[in-house]
Amino acid sequence: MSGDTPVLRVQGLQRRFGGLMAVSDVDLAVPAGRVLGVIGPNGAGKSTLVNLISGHLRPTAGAVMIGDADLTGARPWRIAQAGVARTFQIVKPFRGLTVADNVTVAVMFGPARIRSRARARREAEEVLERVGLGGKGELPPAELPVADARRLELAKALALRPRVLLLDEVLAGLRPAEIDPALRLIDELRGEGLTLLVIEHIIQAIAAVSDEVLVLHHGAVLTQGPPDEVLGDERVIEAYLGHRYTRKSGS
Ligand SMILES: Nc1ncnc2c1ncn2[C@@H]1O[C@H](COP(=O)(O)OP(=O)(O)OP(=O)(O)O)[C@@H](O)[C@H]1O
Repeated sequence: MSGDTPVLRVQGLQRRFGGLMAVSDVDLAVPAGRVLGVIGPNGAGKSTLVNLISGHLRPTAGAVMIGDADLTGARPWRIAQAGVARTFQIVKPFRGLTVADNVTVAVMFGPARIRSRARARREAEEVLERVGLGGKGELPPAELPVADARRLELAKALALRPRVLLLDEVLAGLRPAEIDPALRLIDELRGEGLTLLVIEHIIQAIAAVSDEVLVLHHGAVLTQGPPDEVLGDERVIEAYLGHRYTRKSGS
């Protein structure tokens, strides 16, 4: 991905939990309108990496840059103000609000600061339609099945009108037929110039949407490069895939 100025840049990023190095000396750079897929076995440090970028965890060492701004160790709201939005693996809607109100609040109090409730509501409805939750705005989030709860997470993140979007397993729980529209949406967002970091266990999905794939293993970068190259790498197969990945067989 070299050649373009990165919108998201991480240098020497490290996070220790007691004696455990959860993220160790990670470097990455994602230019505008590109998708970096992040894969790795359970416990490899993927969510910790996202938490460090979004400010939900402070790094032990290293730097997080958004454009020209050094946001290392900044609070989550400041990082959101800089245009970074994220989803959480464990969904966190406001339980007392409807689905549409959850997204409206994000529009009104996010960096866009749209103060007109009516306008914010319209924008929320557009976002809900976009993620496949059209017509479900009046439901309480607790009534949503898992896949829809993840769509709501994505809607709340998009409502912040981010320039960097961090997706932590948004495809988990989707049925096979629901995965393609979700991938198309990621591709659309990419086409609109959004910079994305996508954590995903579904290898076909990662291969389909990513410009580059980064493999984390025991907190460190095992390898990084174009999807076909990375997914065919013997070390990745051994550490993570357990078998040879081929697009054709979909294995
Ligand atoms: N707050 C914490 N305190 C202590 N250890 C933690 C904390 N958060 C994560 N860890 C540990 O750090 C390591 C990396 O965890 P992380 O959740 O980032 O992995 P992951 O790659 O996202 O895994 P998964 O695919 O299962 O979500 C794990 O060993 C985990 O137990």
